[in-house]
Amino acid sequence: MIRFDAVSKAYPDGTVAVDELSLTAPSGQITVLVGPSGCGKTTSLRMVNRMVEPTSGTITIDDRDVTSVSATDLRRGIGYVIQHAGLFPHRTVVDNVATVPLLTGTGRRQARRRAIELMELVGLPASFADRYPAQLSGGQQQRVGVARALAADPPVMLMDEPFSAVDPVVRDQLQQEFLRLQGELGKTILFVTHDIDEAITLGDRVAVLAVGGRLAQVAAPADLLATPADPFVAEFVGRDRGYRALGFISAEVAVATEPTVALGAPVARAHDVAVDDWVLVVDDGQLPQGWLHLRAHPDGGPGPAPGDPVTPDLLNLGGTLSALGGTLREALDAALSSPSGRGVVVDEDGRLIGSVRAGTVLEHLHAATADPSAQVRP
Ligand SMILES: Nc1ncnc2c1ncn2[C@@H]1O[C@H](COP(=O)(O)OP(=O)(O)OP(=O)(O)O)[C@@H](O)[C@H]1O
Repeated sequence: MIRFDAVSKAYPDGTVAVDELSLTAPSGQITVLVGPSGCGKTTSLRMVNRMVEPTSGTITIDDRDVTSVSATDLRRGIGYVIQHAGLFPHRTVVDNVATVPLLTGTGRRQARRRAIELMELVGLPASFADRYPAQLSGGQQQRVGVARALAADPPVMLMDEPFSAVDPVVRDQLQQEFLRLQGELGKTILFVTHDIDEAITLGDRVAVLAVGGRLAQVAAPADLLATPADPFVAEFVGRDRGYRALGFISAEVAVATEPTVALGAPVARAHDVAVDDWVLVVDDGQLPQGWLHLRAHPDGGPGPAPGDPVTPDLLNLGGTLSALGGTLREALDAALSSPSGRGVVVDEDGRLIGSVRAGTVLEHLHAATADPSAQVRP
């Protein structure tokens, strides 16, 4: 557990970057520090590994004051990941990952073997080992940065905007893989971001800081969305917080049976089962392929003749898929993005279970919000 006890930092020019911060980051969890630019997030993080010394207050890791050990020893037990990964440009990927083990006397062969295992753990092929950082994409460099921070197997990780420099799609991937990794490793993580969506996706707990280094609120993401402590937090979490809170409510919505036709079947068969002229098309394995409309071609022309087979070019792109046991937000999004208005619900292998309409989700919502036990992690 990392604990800040009335920690303040005033820089020599008088700037108060952090003001009487008291906060705990529980062991094995991700605690996110989020807030607008200049609110003291990075300063707070760097006081943990003593890259910045507090003006007053104490920081402990597992009840040990960070100032009671030398900065070098302290940092051996703390992984540190920063934006743009901060890799050594003239060292290969594998040497970057093995930096700390090599410094602490691990033999070269063993350090290299472990580094390659870590690369695989963060989703990098071993064939990248002898490349240089400049030969990797931004997202791949970030993975190297995470692997490097994990190399000394530190119980604590400090992460400062590690995914900010990559595009939104890669960022989403990195976030999901990071959550999977944390599910396996259970590190104590303090994570800095200015992006409230990232904070809500990743945090077990989210601490919102206001400019001047004041802690405005610390809460679980669902509580932050549901009950912001003051107008600043409400404004910061954003306008659609009510909608985003649906991402924390499990969708135990009744799933309706959805009639289907198989790819290759005659269109006439679709006429027998269509609801509002729409039929869901699946492949042999019951994986949804798209929606067939009986009276209109996706290009705008007339619908298919009954004797034609159902072919991929006749299909409208499906909406998002909702996984069984997922959240109300996913279920509602599936319904709203589906051309038929019926959101497709699938099992963990992506096979069709049935469908759900937006109206059903909203009816369910009232009951679910009245029952706090329905709240889940995304
Ligand atoms: N070395 C320094 N000397 C003087 N002021 C500093 C120094 N480092 C940071 N500051 C100031 O302290 C405040 C907090 O800075 P910090 O970098 O911790 O904020 P941040 O929340 O991480 O910001 P950002 O999201 O923009 O990175 C800012 O007003 C900043 O200008």
